[in-house]
Amino acid sequence: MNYRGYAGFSHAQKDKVGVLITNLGTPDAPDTPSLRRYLKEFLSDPRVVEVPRVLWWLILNGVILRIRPRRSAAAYKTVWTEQGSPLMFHTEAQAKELQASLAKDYGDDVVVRFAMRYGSPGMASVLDEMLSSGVRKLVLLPLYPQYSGATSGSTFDALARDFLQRRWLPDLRFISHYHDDAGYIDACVQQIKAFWQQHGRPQKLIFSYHGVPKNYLLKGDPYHCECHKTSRLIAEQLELGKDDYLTTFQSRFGREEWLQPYTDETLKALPDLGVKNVQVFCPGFSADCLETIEEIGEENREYFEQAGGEHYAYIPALNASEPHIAALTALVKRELQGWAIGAGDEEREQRAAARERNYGKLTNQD
Ligand SMILES: C=CC1=C(C)c2cc3[nH]c(cc4nc(cc5[nH]c(cc1n2)c(C)c5CCC(=O)O)C(CCC(=O)O)=C4C)c(C)c3C=C
Ligand SMILES: [Fe+2]
Ligand SMILES: [Fe+2]
Repeated sequence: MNYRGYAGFSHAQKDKVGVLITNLGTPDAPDTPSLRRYLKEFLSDPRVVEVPRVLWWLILNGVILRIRPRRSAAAYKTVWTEQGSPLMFHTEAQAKELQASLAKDYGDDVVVRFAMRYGSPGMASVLDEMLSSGVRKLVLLPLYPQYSGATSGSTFDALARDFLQRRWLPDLRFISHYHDDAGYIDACVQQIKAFWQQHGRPQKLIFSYHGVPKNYLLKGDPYHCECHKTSRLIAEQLELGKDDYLTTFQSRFGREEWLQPYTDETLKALPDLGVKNVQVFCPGFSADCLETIEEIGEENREYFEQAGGEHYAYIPALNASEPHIAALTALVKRELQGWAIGAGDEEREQRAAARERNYGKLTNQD
């Protein structure tokens, strides 16, 4: 086995702490070939679709990848901007702001990078750049507040797969979830309150999360419970009563049952129950993307209005807002505790020079 090392390593290289934030990934362009590539990688992940491999290969290649790329490309075109995919530019901004925020305490001892689980920039190439430039301690922070095997679990898989081929592994911390973190809850609360100041309060606030097959819950995935806990904690801070909010699940895929209640069915039913004024917030999406801008902002608005709803609003995701970056900064700083950062730089430089001078000699190395 040829394990990969770091070419050009020098003892004088300064040890760094790396923070790798990740999100799901997005196509390179809103066109059919890019969507086919992206969906093929994403939907081939057994963590995402738990169907026996041979059967799934046939369905994916024989049916889904023939139909869905064109349909999804049309949807992506409606959200694409001059800066590209929203998921990409928000994640990039989050990395930049988190870097600036951590630099206040750690200077250039801590480097922040972002990668995507599927598509580019891929985790392997970003990890390579980080580790080659001296990152010896790594914090992996997938930007999924609620843990699911399909998302956070799969992100860890990608890291582990990369590490299997490496010679020199860094110390590692993995932030697998932060659904009940006080800073994250506070960022959600601030986002909602700021929206209310401009637009007023709704009759009902809907917390809509990306769904997963119900079977994942039955097999022990904590995602469903974590979503409900996030909703409850936000609602408590906003002093909402039991009837003032709902937790629903969106973005169903395929024919099997997913977590219920479904967001679209709920929005179609609410006007008949006398609820004509709703706002939707998506706590599980750390950045706006196709699923929030198009599905919640457009498609579900139509369902609600066609069913007799009168006021519908989507409250934007946390994106690179100041409270969100403050929450992520606090999360990372908590993980960094116990790691000596930037300690003994001068001494290290002197010893490093001596070590390289004395390599192989009959003398103790220090
Ligand atoms: C097929 C099964 C899918 C599972 C399970 C799933 C879980 C899941 N996804 C997110 C977050 C995002 N998903 C996004 C897009 C998206 N998701 C699926 C399918 C599953 N997701 C598809 C096929 C797509 C692509 C779009 C489409 O063709 O409809 C996105 C948006 C990406 C973007 O580029 O904007 C996000 C974010 C979570 C959090 C989750 C489970 C908890
Ligand atoms: Fe998804
Ligand atoms: Fe539950």
